[in-house]
Order: sequence, then structure tokens, then C-alpha cells
Amino acid sequence: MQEADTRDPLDALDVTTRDVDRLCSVEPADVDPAPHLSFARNVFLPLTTACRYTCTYCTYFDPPGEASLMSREDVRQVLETGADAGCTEALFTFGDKPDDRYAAIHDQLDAWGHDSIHEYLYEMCELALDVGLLPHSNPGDLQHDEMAMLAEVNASMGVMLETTADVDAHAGPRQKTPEQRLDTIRAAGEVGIPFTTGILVGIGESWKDRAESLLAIRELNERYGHIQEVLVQPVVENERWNSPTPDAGTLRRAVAMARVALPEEVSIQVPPNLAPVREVLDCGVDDLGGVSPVTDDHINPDYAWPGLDELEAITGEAGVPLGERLPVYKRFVDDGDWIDERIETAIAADTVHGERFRSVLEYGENPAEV
Ligand SMILES: O=c1nc2n(C[C@H](O)[C@H](O)[C@H](O)CO)c3cc(O)ccc3cc-2c(=O)[nH]1
Ligand SMILES: C[C@H]1O[C@@H](n2cnc3c(N)ncnc32)[C@H](O)[C@@H]1O
Ligand code: MET
Ligand code: SF4
Repeated sequence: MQEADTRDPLDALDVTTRDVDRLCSVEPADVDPAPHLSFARNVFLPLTTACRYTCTYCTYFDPPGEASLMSREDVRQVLETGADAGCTEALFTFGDKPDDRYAAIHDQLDAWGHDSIHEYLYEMCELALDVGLLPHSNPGDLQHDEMAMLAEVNASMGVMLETTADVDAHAGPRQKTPEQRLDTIRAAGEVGIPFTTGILVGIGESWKDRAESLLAIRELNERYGHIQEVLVQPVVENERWNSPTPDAGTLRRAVAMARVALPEEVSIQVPPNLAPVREVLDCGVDDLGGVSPVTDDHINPDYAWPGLDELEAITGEAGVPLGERLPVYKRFVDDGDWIDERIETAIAADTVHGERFRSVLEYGENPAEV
């Protein structure tokens, strides 16, 4: 079991009460709507539902006894379906360090010749690159060395901060802590991998906590410049979480706060399957995240992604163009210091997939035409 972490999550981060108060006073009317919206076309690969944590809003994690892993062949099949459907992103996200908690996962990994889930993930990212997709992995909390290893085979990586507050939703014997989440985001900065993070809205945090969380992300981005996008994700109802999802007014204000807190080059993402996007488009959202034409959102399976035609209709009504992007934002590809040689090679390759990556990178539009 992990030891109790007694650090203040905001220690060593320059987040002042004055900044928090100022951010708390932001209203949606204070921000300009974004001039365009982007999304990435992805396939979702939930390597395992086993997880060391037990977040009370999450229906993704398995009860003990049912732990299993997607095999290499399962993974290959999903990747190939995705590549055939014109996807550019392989989204690997799954339970946090499942091998720590479940002997069955550890034993299966061992039988396949791997010491950890992260090693197996590395191999699956290589497989994604072979099949013609760019990996984006969110395996939860990582140490610096794990992050450094995975950065070699990922176009970008991510972890949700969720919140800097200690909330009951993260209570229990094995808890997700703000300290570990911030350490993970910091490790990504040290390694220099383009990174996605964000806040989960409605899990028991206050407005002050939302402001502190966004300012903590800003502070880490000021140090490392690695944050590519910040998700403002409303918690949604399911069999485990029966408090109401935040209302549109709450979400609008949280999005506006995120827009004010982060510099312009950092995108603000709202997932279109969880949030009423029409109602937040004028508050500074400029990205709709990964949308899949082939797989479900395995984390929130009751919430289907709108089709691309619907996304286009929504953005059309708002009068902003919708453009497709890669899982790594263009500015990080253009500035060669951010992505590993293997990712650069995949994008530069003289193959059907390489050509597709370059066309998405250069044109970023006409999502309906693949
Ligand atoms: O479909 C989902 N995609 C999620 N994504 C994927 C995301 O929409 C895209 O993969 C990124 O925008 C990269 O293109 C996340 C990525 C992260 O790095 C961190 C958290 C999330 C959370 C979700 C999520 O809840 N559902
Ligand atoms: C991958 C991300 O999915 C999010 N996540 C987990 N459960 C829910 C839910 N009920 N509603 C919205 N987001 C959720 C967490 O923020 C996690 O970090
Ligand atoms: C289903 S959540 C996905 C990744 C990881 N378990 C986390 O919470 O960050
Ligand atoms: S949100 Fe992630 S860390 Fe929390 S229980 Fe679900 S899978 Fe595990």
C-alpha cells in the first residue's frame, strides 16, 4: 500500500491567493469565442480495466477477480480497424498500475515477457506506429523514468489533474492524490513530452479549488511549456456516481476560467459526448478532443460520441470552422525538440499513413473527407 502523502499539493508552486481570487471572478462574457475548433480522430484501447485506485465517480475499474488484459492480437485488431477508418490517434488509457494490485495481471504480463504494464504499453505503442497510428497514452500516474521511456513511442501523453483539492471521491485505501498527479505532470515537463491534462468538474471541489487547479497547471506550463491542451470535463452520472452533472452555467464559467488561466497557445478542450458543447462554444473552447468513428468511450460507455456530421452542424451553427488535428499539436511538431525521432519518422514516412498525418498536420480541415 502506498504511504500517506502529507505534502501540500501547492507547495513549491507559485499560486497566490490574489491570483485565485482574480480567477474566481472571471465570467463567460470576459472571454472571446475561439475562431476555430479542432478534434482528433482516434481509436480507444482500454488495455485493462483493472486499477490500483477506486475513484468513486468511475465505473471503469473492475471488481477483484475479473482482471484481464487486451492481448496483442486484440490490440492489433482495433488498431487496424482504426487505421482503415482514417484515424490518426491510438488512445491508450486504462486502469492505473493494475499490476501493483492484481497478481493475475502481473502473472499475465510475466508470461508475455514483461515486467510491468508500462513495458507492455511501450510495445503496444510500437505496434500502433507499425500499423500507422500515432500513440497518445494516458496510463495514469507515472514516475520520471516511466514517463521518459514512454515518451520515446508517444506523440503526446496525458493525465487529468482532476483537482488539487482532497475530495471524498478520491477517498479509500488506495487513493489518487493531487500530489502524485502534479508530480506526473511535472515529470512530463522534465522529459519534454507534449502533454494533455485537465480538471474534472463536479467531484466535490469548490470554485477556489478549480481556480487553484488551473493555476497549478499554468505554473507547470510556465516552467516547461509542455501543456498542449487542458480538458474541462464535467463528471457524468453512472451506476457509481449519482450526483447530478454540473449544469451548463457551471461549465461555462469553468471553461472561461481555464481560458483566462492558460496562455493562448494552450487549447481548452471540452468532450462533446459528456458536455452540452453548443452551450460552451462561446466561452473559449477551441478543441473537442479525441472523437472515434469506430470505438466507444470506454471510460464513459453510456455517453456516445456525436458523429462528425453532428459536430460539423454544431460548429457550423456557431459560425466557426471545424478542423482535424493530430494527437500532437502542430506547434510541437514544427519545433523539432518535442517529439521523439520515431514519431517524427512516422509523420515523415513515405507511406499512406505518413501522407495522411502530413495532410492533417498541414490542412487541419474538411473532417468529413478522409
Ligand atoms: O474519450 C476520452 N478521451 C479522453 N482523452 C483523450 C483525448 O480526448 C485525446 O486523446 C487527446 O486530445 C489527444 O488527441 C484524454 C486524454 C488525456 O491525455 C487525459 C484524459 C483524457 C480523458 C478522456 C476521456 O475521458 N474520454
Ligand atoms: C480518463 C479520465 O476519465 C475521467 N472520468 C472518470 N470517470 C468519469 C465520469 N464519471 N465522468 C467524467 N469523467 C470521468 C477522469 O477524469 C479520468 O482521469
Ligand atoms: C479511466 S481513467 C484513465 C487513466 C487513469 N486510470 C487515470 O485515472 O488517470
Ligand atoms: S478514474 Fe482511472 S484511476 Fe480512477 S478508478 Fe477509474 S481507472 Fe482507476
